[in-house]
Amino acid sequence: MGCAPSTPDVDHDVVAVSKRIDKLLTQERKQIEAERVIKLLLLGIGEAGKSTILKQMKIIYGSGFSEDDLKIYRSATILSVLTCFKTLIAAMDLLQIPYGFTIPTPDDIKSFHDAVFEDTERDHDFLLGFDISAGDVVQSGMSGIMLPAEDGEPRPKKTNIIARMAANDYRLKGGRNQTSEMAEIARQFMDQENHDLFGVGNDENIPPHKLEMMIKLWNDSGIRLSFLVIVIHSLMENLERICHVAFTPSERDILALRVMTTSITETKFVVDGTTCRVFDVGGQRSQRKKWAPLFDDVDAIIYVAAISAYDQVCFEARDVNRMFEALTVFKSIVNHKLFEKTGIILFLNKIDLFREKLKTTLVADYFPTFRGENSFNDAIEFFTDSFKVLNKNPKRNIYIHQTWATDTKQTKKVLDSVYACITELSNSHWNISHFA
Ligand SMILES: Nc1nc2c(ncn2[C@@H]2O[C@H](COP(=O)(O)OP(=O)(O)OP(=O)(O)O)[C@@H](O)[C@H]2O)c(=O)[nH]1
Ligand SMILES: [Mg+2]
Repeated sequence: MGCAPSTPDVDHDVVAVSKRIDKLLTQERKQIEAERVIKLLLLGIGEAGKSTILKQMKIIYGSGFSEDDLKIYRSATILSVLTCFKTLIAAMDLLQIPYGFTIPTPDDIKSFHDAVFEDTERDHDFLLGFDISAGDVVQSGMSGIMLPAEDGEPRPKKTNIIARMAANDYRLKGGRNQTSEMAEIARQFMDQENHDLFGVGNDENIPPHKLEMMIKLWNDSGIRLSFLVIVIHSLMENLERICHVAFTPSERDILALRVMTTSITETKFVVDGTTCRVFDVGGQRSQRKKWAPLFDDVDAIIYVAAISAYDQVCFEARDVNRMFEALTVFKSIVNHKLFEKTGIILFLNKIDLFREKLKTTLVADYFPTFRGENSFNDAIEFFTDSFKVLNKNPKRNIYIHQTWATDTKQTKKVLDSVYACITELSNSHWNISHFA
């Protein structure tokens, strides 16, 4: 009798071992899948909307804002309101609007007109009365409100009767040396602000006497007019709510808040079992020097460009058009050798502002090669093509989306499709490298 094992037993063992190996492999594969990490960079020039997109990711895929986040955003919102006031007070002198100035009655306009003007064709719309063209304004870094550039002070247009009346009144009242109660309050406010180095702490409120000054200033008719000329900003309209002791910023407040990014942040989200490491960087020129160390092993880049900025200059370089700067930076990113296999997604952001701006500002005034109608479709096509032609790699597909980053519903739709696209891209890449 031999002692060789019987054939059926051998088969049984082999099958069992094989099953165990299969199970282990499946477990290992699942574990690797669970640990899959996508590295995503948010790039773009200053004020493009990168941090706003990151905030939306926190709202949509994360657990929203922590108690600590809310405290910091609260102080930053209050600081923005204070900056708005400083800007408004400065604008009163730049625009030559005296404190207490109200839109004059038709009779007043007529008598001023008869005394000053010889011809009859005059512009009576106060808001059109200043030479604040988009070319000579910059956006204030802290508050997102419009400030005149140093070399392009807005002056009342000679043809605008109400703006001229304001300037006349301003001079009669003493110009920068006005002595009215409101002018005095404005001076005190500026003095205090200039001496306050540290802003409002996380658990602090604006001192009551300062709040009283701000409310008085905000109720001044002259200040309101200068607000109408320079500012389209919801912060000031919410002044009393924001300065209330119990104020906690809402998601909307936080999305509208402008805080320039000066350090690189990394935030992790798990979307459909895949961990996404999202890096947000500062986009202004001095901040871009910090980008390079992030460039290794990047799965995807979301390049954010504020398409509404076609008539604006860079905050840090007032002789450079923002859109031109966005295109230049995009060109160096899309053709960078480290990003040959990186998925590039382009967000043409601030589409809401773009739509509004097209109603009053001609694209051709800033981009003479634009030959279309000044319509949304023609303009968006022109800028989409302007970005696309910068890509020198014919095999690369650039995924382009029109975005409104302050709107959560719209952004969720876009981000869901972006995540699906990034996962697909990295799947093909990942399958090749891990299971080939
Ligand atoms: N109306 C409107 N405002 C937007 C949109 N996207 C961003 N903003 C506003 O634009 C301002 C600048 O946005 P940020 O997200 O801080 O810009 P950023 O690209 O991070 O800027 P840096 O940190 O300087 O590089 C903020 O006040 C945002 O609320 C948009 O689609 N529409
Ligand atoms: Mg930022």
